[in-house]
Amino acid sequence: MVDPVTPPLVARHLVIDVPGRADGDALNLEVKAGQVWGVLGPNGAGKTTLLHTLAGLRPPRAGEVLLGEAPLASLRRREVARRLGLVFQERHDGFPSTVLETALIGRHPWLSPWQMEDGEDLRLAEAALKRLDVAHLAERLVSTLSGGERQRLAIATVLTQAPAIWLADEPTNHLDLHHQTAVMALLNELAAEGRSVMMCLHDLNLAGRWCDHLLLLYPDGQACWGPAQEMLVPEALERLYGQRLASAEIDGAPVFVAVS
Ligand SMILES: Nc1ncnc2c1ncn2[C@@H]1O[C@H](COP(=O)(O)OP(=O)(O)OP(=O)(O)O)[C@@H](O)[C@H]1O
Repeated sequence: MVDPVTPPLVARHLVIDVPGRADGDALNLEVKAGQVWGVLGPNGAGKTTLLHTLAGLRPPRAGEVLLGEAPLASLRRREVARRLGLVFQERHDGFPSTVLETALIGRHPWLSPWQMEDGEDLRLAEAALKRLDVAHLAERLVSTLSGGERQRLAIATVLTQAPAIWLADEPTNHLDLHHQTAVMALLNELAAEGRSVMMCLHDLNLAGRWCDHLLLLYPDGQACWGPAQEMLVPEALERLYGQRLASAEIDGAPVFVAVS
């Protein structure tokens, strides 16, 4: 069921600030409840910069980001964190902490400054760890996890945060095929429940199978966006990546293979 009260994430005349690059096309789009957006583009095109700008972590060069009618810049950080979650591409260990303690950080936007997590917070964190198949690692130090286990913990932490809007920077990084599929299924399920998702992807085949909208970011700042089936045009993708592609349809979804 799509929850009609989840406000859209709106980019209005938005120009992201990629150092040394001309402005390119301003983005005018809405990521609505129930939608799953993929952001595609070659290395350095600005995908991470876009996600960080949409999350309010870096200012745009021009234009604005809104949550529904409210400019992101007018909202308090805690309010933003209750409504919007970001799965980062890069993670650095701070204090030594366990997997469960890390997942519980997702509850912080919901607690007052000196309030401790309670049983409900713990229940949410444990359910998220279980959903991401890392519950058996709950007492392990994060520093001992494999790359894929860390990635699943990062997603479990945002699941514990329970935002209506998910921004995910290459959420399938480090994941084996089974866990890639499980994570994409989870993000689709969250959208079907009324949340919205935007994720950066390098895998065209995941984009073709799991995203209903796509944003193509070109290295010169040009951009186009729309329903996935309109964006997954081989010629446009070949221009995007500077790479020849062969394509086919398998199991009802488009599949692309790079060819020399
Ligand atoms: N602080 C900075 N100073 C200078 N250049 C920067 C800075 N931050 C980002 N850039 C540059 O901005 C461009 C866009 O970076 P961004 O990380 O958004 O790209 P991306 O599309 O996510 O790339 P990738 O696919 O490699 O993850 C890159 O060329 C990057 O080197």
